Amino acid sequence: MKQLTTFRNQFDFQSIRWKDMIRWFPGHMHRGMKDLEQSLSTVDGIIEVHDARIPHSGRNTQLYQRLVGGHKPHVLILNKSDLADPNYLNKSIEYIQSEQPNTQVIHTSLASIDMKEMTNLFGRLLQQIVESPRYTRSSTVEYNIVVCGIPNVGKSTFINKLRNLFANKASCEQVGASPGVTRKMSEKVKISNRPKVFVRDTPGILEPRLKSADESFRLLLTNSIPIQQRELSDIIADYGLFLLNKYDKQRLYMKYCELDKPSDDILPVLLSLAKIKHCTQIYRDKRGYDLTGTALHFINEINKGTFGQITFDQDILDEKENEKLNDTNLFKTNSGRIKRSI
Ligand SMILES: Nc1nc2c(ncn2[C@@H]2O[C@H](COP(=O)(O)OP(=O)(O)OP(=O)(O)O)[C@@H](O)[C@H]2O)c(=O)[nH]1
Repeated sequence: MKQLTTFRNQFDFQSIRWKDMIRWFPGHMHRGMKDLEQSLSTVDGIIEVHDARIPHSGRNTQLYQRLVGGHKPHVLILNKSDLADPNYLNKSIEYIQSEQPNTQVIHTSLASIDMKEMTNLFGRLLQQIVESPRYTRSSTVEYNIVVCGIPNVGKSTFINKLRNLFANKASCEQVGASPGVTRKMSEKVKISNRPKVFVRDTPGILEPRLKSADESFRLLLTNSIPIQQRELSDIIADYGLFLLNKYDKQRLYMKYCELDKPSDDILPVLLSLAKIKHCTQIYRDKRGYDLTGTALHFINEINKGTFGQITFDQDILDEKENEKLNDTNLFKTNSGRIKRSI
């Protein structure tokens, strides 16, 4: 008889004290937020970069409320679209614009963007900023843009692409696979002459308090919060497996980990992977499999897209879409015509 595999509907956060485990709001973030606020009077536009796989999780609402406040032109780049589910890219834009109607949202993959696409992208961003009223800064002829967002979403990559494109300069912002590479607000960098446009990079800033366990784990999984305690890595890998089973119907991880059936338990997955990768360590004079290292490897592969393009916030986007459908309160009459209920 064919064995059925049942999958978890919910991840069990109860057995882990995730709030104690994940506290990450280093001093440079607090300082970064202050610097940003202080520079606001000279800023003409805010470009926020976020990870397209988590259009809801980790969006720093303080950034929006305290910086944009409905007055400054605000463009949101949903980056790393190469890793997100293509079916959810437009849904993500709709979701964000329903919450922040004045924000222009664009999705892209800055890692693989070509010169032409980058020129188009920058043209669209600039148009939004140039066409907006400048109030106190109407007399100046230069435009100052700040690039902000949470850690590891591609802010420095964006600025480097701009510099390469317009100023013909080599990359200057440090890009890194781990979060928190940029520690302070950069000096302004001229990227275009006509009109004169300057950009400034900022450190990744998270909200001081994370809203839920799911949100925190999605930030850990996408590398926006560093995994400071290695012991946490198998739980995060397990959370990744939970999402892969939920959202990747092809179960691509099975092939990579050489499993003959999907698993809802991370242990057999890690054991198989450790064997394939010869990931071992010596513990109390005995050599055994290094499951912590293997868990980090598994998380890394998720972030390389090895297990497919996955949007981790699908549940939130679907819920919002259902709410919208219910709100319209439509029903069909016998004749098949749609009427609005009273
Ligand atoms: N797959 C993929 N990776 C990307 C993309 N854009 C940037 N990255 C990678 O994401 C990582 C973080 O990029 P950064 O530009 O350093 O991100 P940041 O937001 O400046 O990071 P902080 O300095 O931590 O705030 C790097 O490893 C980049 O190569 C993308 O479109 N797709």
